[in-house]
Amino acid sequence: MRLRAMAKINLGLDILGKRDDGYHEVRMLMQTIQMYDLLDIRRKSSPGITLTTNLLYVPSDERNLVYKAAKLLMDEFDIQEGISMKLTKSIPVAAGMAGGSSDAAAAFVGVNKMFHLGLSEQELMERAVQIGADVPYCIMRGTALAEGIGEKLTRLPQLPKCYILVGKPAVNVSTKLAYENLDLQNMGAHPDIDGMISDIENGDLYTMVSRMGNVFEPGIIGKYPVIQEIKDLMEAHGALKAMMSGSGPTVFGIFDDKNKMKAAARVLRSSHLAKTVFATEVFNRKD
Ligand SMILES: C[C@](O)(CO)[C@H](O)COP(=O)(O)OP(=O)(O)OC[C@H]1O[C@@H](n2ccc(N)nc2=O)[C@H](O)[C@@H]1O
Ligand SMILES: Nc1ncnc2c1ncn2[C@@H]1O[C@H](COP(=O)(O)OP(=O)(O)OP(=O)(O)O)[C@@H](O)[C@H]1O
Repeated sequence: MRLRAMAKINLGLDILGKRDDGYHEVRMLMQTIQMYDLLDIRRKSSPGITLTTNLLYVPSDERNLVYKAAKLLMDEFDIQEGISMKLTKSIPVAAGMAGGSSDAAAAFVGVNKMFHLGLSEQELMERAVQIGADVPYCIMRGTALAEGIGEKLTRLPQLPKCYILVGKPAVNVSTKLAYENLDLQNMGAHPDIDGMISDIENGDLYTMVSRMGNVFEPGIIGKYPVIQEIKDLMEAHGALKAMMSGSGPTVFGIFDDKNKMKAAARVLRSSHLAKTVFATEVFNRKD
């Protein structure tokens, strides 16, 4: 069984406050893009879970979110058979694109199917939050509003056709540290999430981009100015808007024209500001 684990970008990211358990209340607009890891799952004769990955620096033991997700379901349903999984990563790691979360989502969907557990998407999403705040959304996919710690999801209409240029500089950001270092009193401008939702409902991409924002940006860009350089390059080369995704450091640019995006991708590649440059488009549930 082969599954695609799709990457996400945050079109808008606002943080409302900190909860007693240390997690933050968020209001985010989530969008899946056509960039994915591949997860192959096979039954094996001996019990237990084995995992291999194509990247040496990604753990392939019980620390991997894929492993954790598969184990959670297999323990709950007391599955005695074993599985072997092969994870082929293309989504940059520790990049703000929910790579690990999406891999875990694929494991939930795959194990549910393989062993005919009969869990609905909603039932999978309820379990998924134990693995990570973004995992329920990665099961849902498409365009959505995420509230709570990211697990309270409301589906939105799909975005008007647009193209997404991804640029990840050669730095990694820990999500945990990004939240810990957030200065809740000095976050900069809050994005107009409600305005963005109306724009999406009206199919108005141009007004939507004018309201975009990510409250993580000032803090993370202060540490890694290369993020601002990538944003500026994308906007100077035709992006309607370029913004950091999640807790960074990946920058994405939104384009209304594929050729303009491709031209910007060429300039970005030759600038050497980004280690990974990927030209793609949004992914909708119907794709
Ligand atoms: C930054 C985003 O990627 C935006 O989509 C997400 O909010 C992060 O979601 P995630 O990586 O699935 O997060 P988790 O793996 O659950 O948590 C990693 C760490 O981030 C912090 N965290 C995460 C989500 C949240 N709403 N508040 C938090 O404070 C917690 O300190 C936690 O220890
Ligand atoms: N399947 C996985 N893929 C990548 N990293 C994983 C995976 N499982 C566990 N990890 C660990 O999690 C860390 C962060 O990985 P990940 O790529 O999911 O971060 P991220 O892009 O910041 O995700 P998010 O946007 O959800 O915050 C890595 O440094 C790695 O050690």
